[in-house]
Amino acid sequence: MSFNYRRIIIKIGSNVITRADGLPDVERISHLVDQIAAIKKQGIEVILVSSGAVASGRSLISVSEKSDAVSIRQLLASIGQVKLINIYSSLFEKFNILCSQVLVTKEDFRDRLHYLNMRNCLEILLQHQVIPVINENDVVSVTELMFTDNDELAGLIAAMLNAEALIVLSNVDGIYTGDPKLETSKIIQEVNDEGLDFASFVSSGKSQFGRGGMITKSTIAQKTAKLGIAVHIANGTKHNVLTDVLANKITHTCFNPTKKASGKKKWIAHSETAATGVVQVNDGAKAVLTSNKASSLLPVGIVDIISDFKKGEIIKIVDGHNKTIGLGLAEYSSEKARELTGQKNQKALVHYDYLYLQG
Ligand SMILES: Nc1ncnc2c1ncn2[C@@H]1O[C@H](COP(=O)(O)OP(=O)(O)O)[C@@H](O)[C@H]1O
Ligand SMILES: N[C@@H](CCC(=O)OP(=O)(O)O)C(=O)O
Repeated sequence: MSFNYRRIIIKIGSNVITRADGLPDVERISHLVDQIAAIKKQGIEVILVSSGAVASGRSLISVSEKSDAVSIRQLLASIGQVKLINIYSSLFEKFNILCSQVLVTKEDFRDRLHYLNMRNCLEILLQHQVIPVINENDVVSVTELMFTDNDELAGLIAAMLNAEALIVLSNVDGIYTGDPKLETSKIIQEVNDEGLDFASFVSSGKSQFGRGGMITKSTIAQKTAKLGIAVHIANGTKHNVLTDVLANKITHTCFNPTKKASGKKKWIAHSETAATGVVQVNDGAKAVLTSNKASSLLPVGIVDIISDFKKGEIIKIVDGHNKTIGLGLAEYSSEKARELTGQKNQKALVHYDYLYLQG
């Protein structure tokens, strides 16, 4: 049975589109573009998140290793992104398809208004049949402003655009039960909401040009599936991988979507770095919040306001061991929350509709 998606995000890792000698693999990009054009022709909206700027920059200029790593990345990405987008643009042109360049930083997802502006931009591109080609703006995003990698960015975009599926293309067939090079390792074909501990069998190793590795892919995939979006991790170096994933004809890892979340909850889910306040809750509140019942965070379950926040800001909810259990939008300020801490029958600090629970 094939998947009937109407809107998908396709994330292409650096390794998929970079040859072993470091040059962009135009033949492979061309084959992926052919498939995307065919998918689009079926009426499916496609948004591309493509890595490869740094790798493609490396093929154009030799850099002195004396410069610091951040500056080198800025230099390579700045030059390489031009080449990368030109390759996409000329390949899509053959199908009379326009593509556009969208470069973003983590900052762009922090503020709700900014977030909505970006969503609006992507929606208008899609309405005009344009394929957005998104990448991190590596030129200005350094250190804490950086995404873990483009898998994180792709997850954010999938949530932002209410996509039905995210297809992550890497250079392996999916997530294996152990080191992919070992014969004893098998591909995990389906992941449901069973809370697998990926860190216990996925090594932190990355491919030659990759940044995050398979651990980030599995974390992002779990989080994205929890928001109601299917995630497919497949081998981008295989012939017809995209059309085969959609036709369910290729062995790969699929994270099945669980419950659907509202647009606001999806934004909150990805707003941890924007959180200002921290609120600690007791075990009773933790049990209620993490149960299957829809519950709001009430002052009676709060034990401490660890850091301050204003009304409308994102706050982190932590348990007695300071482990984050969720994120939410504060209905009132930390000043008022302190006054109400521990009191019964008071207005919820975070309403269920604006509460995202991890785990
Ligand atoms: N259990 C595992 N299953 C699959 N891949 C794994 C596993 N453990 C480590 N990896 C490594 O993760 C790499 C893919 O991640 P990454 O380098 O970030 O790729 P990309 O550039 O496609 O984003 C694979 O090449 C593989 O070597
Ligand atoms: N933004 C960077 C890619 C960073 C990244 O996440 O790479 P990858 O792990 O290959 O998806 C670039 O275009 O080179």
